[in-house]
Amino acid sequence: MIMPTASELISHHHAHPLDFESVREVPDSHAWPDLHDHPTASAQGAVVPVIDLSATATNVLEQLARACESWGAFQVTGHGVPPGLLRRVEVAARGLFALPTNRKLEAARPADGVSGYGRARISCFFPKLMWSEGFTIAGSPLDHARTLWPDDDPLAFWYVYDARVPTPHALHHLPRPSNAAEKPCCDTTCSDVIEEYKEEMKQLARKLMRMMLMSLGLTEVEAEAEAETGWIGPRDEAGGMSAVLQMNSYPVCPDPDRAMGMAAHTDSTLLTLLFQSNTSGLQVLQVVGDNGRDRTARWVTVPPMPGALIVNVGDLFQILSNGRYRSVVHRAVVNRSSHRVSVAYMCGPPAASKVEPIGKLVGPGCGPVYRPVTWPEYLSVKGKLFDKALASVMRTQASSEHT
Ligand SMILES: O=C(O)CCC(=O)C(=O)O
Ligand SMILES: [Fe+2]
Repeated sequence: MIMPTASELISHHHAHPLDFESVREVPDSHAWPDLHDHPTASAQGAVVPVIDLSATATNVLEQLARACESWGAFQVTGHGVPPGLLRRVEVAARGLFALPTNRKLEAARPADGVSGYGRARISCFFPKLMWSEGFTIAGSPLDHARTLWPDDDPLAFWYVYDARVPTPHALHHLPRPSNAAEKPCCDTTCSDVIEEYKEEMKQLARKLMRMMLMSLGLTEVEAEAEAETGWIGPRDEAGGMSAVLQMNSYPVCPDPDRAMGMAAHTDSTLLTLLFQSNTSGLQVLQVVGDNGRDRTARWVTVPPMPGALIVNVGDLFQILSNGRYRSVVHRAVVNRSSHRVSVAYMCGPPAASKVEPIGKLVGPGCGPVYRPVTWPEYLSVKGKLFDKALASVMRTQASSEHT
């Protein structure tokens, strides 16, 4: 069989924008003219709230309400996710991105697919390319590896990215499992780490969803009922919340003032749990004054905090909260000296669940602002309208008066 060359794969999939390692200058295709659309706040300025979730913390619901209303984002500590797992997931992500380009391109995300390797999915909305690459993993990482590399022994691929053996070269030196169904000999595989990480994130996302609903004024029982009828589904049913793991890589950049790691967007999720390791890059847009047409905003850097995770309110939570909590506009900038990776757990309801404003938050003077949508419906709208998607699922005044 004749294998396609890297450049054939690149032109076929349009997946890999650039061989970042080898370029000495930011090419025109990646040079953004408007990185300074809003000023960037100084480090001494406003700080995205940090909320301690541990049992001893007080006023957590009030803190959550304030953070979600004024920022749409916050960092959490005391969340219970072991720091060792965060380190291992970072090593796993770095191992994947260290694969040779050819190997990554074999896993290129198909034009109509969710999973795989490639540019940020929002790339199609911007005239310039971003200084990043990503792996998107929906479902089980092992099934994912099997689909992406069907001719390979997927276990061999995944277990190479053991925390102790992070380089792709190790592939050829490690003993392969004799039977693909057998567990590899190493005690932790990349696939295991991702599976374990997703499980931890799922528990934390559920806890945060409940707390955020309670911070909106729902009782514990009401928050639980919401969970069962809406975003988790009945307790005894398989499935529950769905999630996608998005691993992002931002290589070092020779001219960070002209390149964009990930352009401004909101997440199309209920909420996103983001691990940004120890390299700064995430910025959230803080709206400072919003009186009519006089709307000023600034970019605020979210500083890395050891062991902390960032929570972004997503578009679907904005719908659920009837607009009280706003999804946060955010972006990632790049730098000259450290290769940054981030891992986003993008969490939404089961595919068949309709997300709509919670009954208790809708009243006589305040009808439902949004119409019900499923996650797949919303993603399809977002894929066409991008930053106009939320506005397009708003009810007209006439329709909200009749419901
Ligand atoms: O890398 C980051 O800090 C942001 C990533 C992000 O916004 C995303 O994956 O949606
Ligand atoms: Fe995002």
